[in-house]
Amino acid sequence: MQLSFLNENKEADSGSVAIASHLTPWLVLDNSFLTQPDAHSLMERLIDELPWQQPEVIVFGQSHKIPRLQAWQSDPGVVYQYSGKVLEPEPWHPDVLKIKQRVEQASGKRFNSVLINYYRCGGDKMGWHADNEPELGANPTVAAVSLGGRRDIQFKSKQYPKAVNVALGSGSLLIMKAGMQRHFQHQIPARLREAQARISLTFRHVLPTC
Ligand SMILES: O=C(O)CCC(=O)C(=O)O
Ligand SMILES: [Fe+2]
Repeated sequence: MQLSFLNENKEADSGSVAIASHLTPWLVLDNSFLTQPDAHSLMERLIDELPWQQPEVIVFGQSHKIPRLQAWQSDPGVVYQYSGKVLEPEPWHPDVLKIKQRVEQASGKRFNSVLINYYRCGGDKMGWHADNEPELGANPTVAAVSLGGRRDIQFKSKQYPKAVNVALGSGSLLIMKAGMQRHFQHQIPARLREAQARISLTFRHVLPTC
């Protein structure tokens, strides 16, 4: 089946909505980056076809499985540690590669890897963090495409410690621009009344380690 996103070429800021003013220098949100049918069929395909993993992380000395599933795809030889784990790279899924090319057009940045997060239900989540691993360089751009159930991403900083929500609907593209990861942390909080599954594709550029 051909997906229509293969032929689309839209501006990054079309379909954008208001974002809290202290966040606007750091974020671009396009709510209609993918059409709803394309987002839906891509999600179904990724759920079926990706080798999902649920690695364990150590929190306060105890080992826990992460509260979501994930997959990591990259150009050959790209090594990335996330939450202290070296991620096992998979080759690009052909549809993900096409999305990457569109995200590159929209953002003007190049990406060599993607962390794909699968929140199976509202209880799946990701805690406060910044995507500031040394291998992303000093000022990384991270771009996230959302599929499926609408979930909030929250941001906070030393200067703005109260968490601010940005809603991420299916087919949206959120670009966290250079500097964001130095100033703000973000999380995907649990939403226990939200039953719908969600996938995010978070594109990154990992620098060579030596
Ligand atoms: O699920 C999201 O939209 C964001 C995920 C995230 O913060 C990450 O992968 O680092
Ligand atoms: Fe993140």
